[in-house]
Amino acid sequence: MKKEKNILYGPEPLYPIEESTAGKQLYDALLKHSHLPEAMIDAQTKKPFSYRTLFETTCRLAQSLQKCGYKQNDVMSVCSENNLKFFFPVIAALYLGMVTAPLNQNYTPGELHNVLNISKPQLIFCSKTVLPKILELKKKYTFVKRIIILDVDEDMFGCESLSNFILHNADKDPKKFEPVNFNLDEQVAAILCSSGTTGLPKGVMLTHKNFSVRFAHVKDPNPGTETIPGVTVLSFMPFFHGFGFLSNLGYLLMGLRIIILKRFEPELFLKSIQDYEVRNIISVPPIVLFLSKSPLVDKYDLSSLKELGCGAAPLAKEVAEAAAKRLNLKGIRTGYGLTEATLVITHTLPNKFKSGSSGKLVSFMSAKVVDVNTGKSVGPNVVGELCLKGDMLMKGYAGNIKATKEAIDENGWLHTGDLGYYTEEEYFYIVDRLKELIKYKGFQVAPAELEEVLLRHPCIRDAAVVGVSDETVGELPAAFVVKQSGTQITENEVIDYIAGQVSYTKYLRGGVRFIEEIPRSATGKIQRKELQKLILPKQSKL
Ligand SMILES: Nc1ncnc2c1ncn2[C@@H]1O[C@H](COS(=O)(=O)NC(=O)c2csc(-c3nc4ccc(O)cc4s3)n2)[C@@H](O)[C@H]1O
Repeated sequence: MKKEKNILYGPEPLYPIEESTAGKQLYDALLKHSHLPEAMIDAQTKKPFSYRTLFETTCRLAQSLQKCGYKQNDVMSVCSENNLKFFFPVIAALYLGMVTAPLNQNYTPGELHNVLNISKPQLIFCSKTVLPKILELKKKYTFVKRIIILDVDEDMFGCESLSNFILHNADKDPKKFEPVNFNLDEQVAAILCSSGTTGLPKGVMLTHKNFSVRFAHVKDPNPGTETIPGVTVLSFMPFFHGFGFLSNLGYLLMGLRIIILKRFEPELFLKSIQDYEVRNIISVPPIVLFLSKSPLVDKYDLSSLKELGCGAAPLAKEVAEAAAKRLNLKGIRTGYGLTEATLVITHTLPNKFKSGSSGKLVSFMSAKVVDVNTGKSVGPNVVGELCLKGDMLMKGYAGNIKATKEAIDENGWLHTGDLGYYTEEEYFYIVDRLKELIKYKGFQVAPAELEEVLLRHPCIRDAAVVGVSDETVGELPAAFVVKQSGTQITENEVIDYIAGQVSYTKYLRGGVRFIEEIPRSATGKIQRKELQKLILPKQSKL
């Protein structure tokens, strides 16, 4: 293939992109793994289910959905906390070419209004916990015709339980079911919420082709994680988000034993690693920070952990190094991903750690960095906007052609809105989100850079930096600081500390505010808009 200047290409793949649907690939994998006794175990209830149960139940659920008239392109939603049954309807839908639009169970009615009007599901699978909220929604959104409850045996409030829906509709023999065939490139598999860090979340349409590329990565130890069936991983990222959604489908494809947590609970997290001898975890920066600093870690034997991945937000290199040292790991496998490009796009290769880097490009993808002013591609070690191209790019934003065209240009390049650079060796470094840069007198100040410096201070447990608008200079960098327990540090000490570490344009002229917790999204992203609401105008400190 002719290689263009300043364009980077992923490595030769170890496995090709399968030309079968994601549903067919999962069907074959679950059948192949059906001898494995444990597919998923709920860490709280200790309840497991086997690959045979998963295979047979998803086939019978697909038969039931067909019997009730559901077909290709019909949209269904799953709204639940992380739940053993979450992926049953997801996999059945993939068999049939139905579209899954997972819903964040914590969304407020206003947030649900936005996402429901994007995907318009006619069927919602929900947990008992969120059933009251979904029943309310059904009254308002008349396109929702049926609710099925995932995790109860008996029907409730006129809604069938999953087990009864299958009992009343499925064929007795699951082996009579065969996944439907359809065009991979065209068929939407899922509509996932974008990061929403700038504006309302949008509905990212990912196709069976996108999933198939990810599945090719999963089989390869370099971009993937574990490839040996039966190996134990821990899964606590939210299943409704691309990160948790696709990571778990990849785990199931490989026949792994998946220990699930409803949410991150420090003691249960650590106890589960110890008791189930977890080998691999993919996490986010707040969890790596916890592992690097919390005294709780010393109470548990975490020696089974051989790999810790981290992504979805910037990870300070000192935090990564401290966590790796404490866990006796050679390094943290950092990755950079975005929902608009299915999952992880650059990834640290096993045992090839580059401090501060998010690793190298995955197969089947191309990347370039463009000058934010001219749009022209730049060479190594020059910061610009990261652009991506290839088979992992979303089909588009559901119902939003304008936003799609703004994101993906006429040459098929996705403009990520992320600032970064790559080295001669093609290692990528993510600087920050373009739209989150603080502009002080026209100088760009990356919040992630100051946050990294703040996290190096022994009295600081967590930190976030935002811009405070100022009519004369544009914006002033301001810090929110969570003190390390049992330590004292004053606002002026923080300001002086930063002033001793960075150039003058990056000084904390917007001041320092001490806070109990940094607000973060489900994937560990700092909710900067929430912090900005807390800022009352202060006199400039310098
Ligand atoms: N490594 C990183 N460093 C700094 N910023 C990072 C980042 N990854 C995502 N981001 C930010 O999140 C934005 C995207 O947000 S998003 O749409 O919610 N999607 C995500 O954040 C997202 C979707 S999948 C995914 C990852 N999957 C992984 C699997 C294994 C592993 O080791 C690492 C990762 S990261 N991240 C990006 O545009 C960028 O701004």
